[in-house]
Amino acid sequence: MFAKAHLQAAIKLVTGYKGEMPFVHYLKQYFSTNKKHGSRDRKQIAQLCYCWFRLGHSLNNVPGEERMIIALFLCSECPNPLLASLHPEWNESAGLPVEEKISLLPPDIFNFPLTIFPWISQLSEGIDPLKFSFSHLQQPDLFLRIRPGYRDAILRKLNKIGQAYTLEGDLCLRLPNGFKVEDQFVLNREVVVQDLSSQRVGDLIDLVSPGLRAMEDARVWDCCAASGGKTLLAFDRMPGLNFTVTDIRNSILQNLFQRFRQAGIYSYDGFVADLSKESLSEIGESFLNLPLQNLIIADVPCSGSGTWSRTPEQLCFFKESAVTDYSELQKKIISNAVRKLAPGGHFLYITCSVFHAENEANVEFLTRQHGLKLMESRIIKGYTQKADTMFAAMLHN
Ligand SMILES: C[S@@+](CC[C@H](N)C(=O)[O-])C[C@H]1O[C@@H](n2cnc3c(N)ncnc32)[C@H](O)[C@@H]1O
Repeated sequence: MFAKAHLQAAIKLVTGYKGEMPFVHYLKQYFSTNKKHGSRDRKQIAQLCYCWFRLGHSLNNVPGEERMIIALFLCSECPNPLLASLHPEWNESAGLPVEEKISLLPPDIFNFPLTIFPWISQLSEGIDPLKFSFSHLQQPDLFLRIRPGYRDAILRKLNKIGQAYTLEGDLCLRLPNGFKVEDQFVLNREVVVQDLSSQRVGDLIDLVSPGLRAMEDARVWDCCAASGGKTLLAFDRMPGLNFTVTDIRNSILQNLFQRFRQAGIYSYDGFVADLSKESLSEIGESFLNLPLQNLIIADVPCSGSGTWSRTPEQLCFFKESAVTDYSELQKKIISNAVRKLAPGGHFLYITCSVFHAENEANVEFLTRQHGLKLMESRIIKGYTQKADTMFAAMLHN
């Protein structure tokens, strides 16, 4: 009874949503003007909506309610009351692997998985299209990176409160999504919220960190720093180096500076720099005065297509033409950034995209156009790990 009403509310929401804002905000607005839904209702309605988006471009011609129940079935990891109410015959099979669940669907629903993510032909090398498509059916886990010196205390705390966790390597914690980080830990000082794949970018930093640490006065510039996830990662591996952070807007940098204070980092430079500008003088005086750098981290703005299991509405609303726009913007940014690379310096190119045009094509651009040499590049396959998928390449000149 309730389930049916939730189904109808969810259908109304997903059909009314046109991709104008992140769906999480759209939902918030809806619930704040529709107070009749209690917290359990809200959860179930949200769950149904997200399942709907997780099917991406599949089954678009299946009637709404049927499509949403199929989506709920395929996205459910175990039996649950919502599915029990909406389609009891499927509920006991909810925990089966997705391939087996598909075989239980009506026979006319065939070959849909490849259209969850319809841009298969544009994927970076080495990404398994089917596994990648299926990965969108589930929300990735929450990951924390334990900061140096806090490992024992953090694990003691988790054990004390009886919180289940998995350690991925030495310092990466996998936790369930509902875990309230700030209730347990001092955020940014003891732990940072950082996806597993983002943490694995650290493996590429490790290729060059011994050389940088051995150098007198080594300089590191994070040229698209955002909230500083990669800078903090690099800082924790190489404290004591000269760090510079830049981004396109002052408000972004102010948040970053606050995060650095929380992390106990006070010694660094930071300024606004729009690296898409045609002429160097337009980027600004601070950029012109920036000394040559031994490591440049370019975690460029991108389609974010490796993170869409967290924001599955993007599967439905992403415009293919944006891939070319991002690729062009990325070329401008890296072309300007590379001018500040010291002789023998290293350039770390990162995206959370799965598109060849944003990944390998831009590495090729850096080698062909700017004469850099590729040390190593990799797709960090979060899609097999309930994590984001990323691309990272270390180059040098
Ligand atoms: C993928 S995010 C960086 C994430 C960050 N490195 C981290 O680990 O948290 C890309 C950043 O590039 C910035 N950006 C976008 N356009 C830019 C431009 N023209 N010049 C410099 N930065 C830009 C965005 O504001 C955004 O903060």
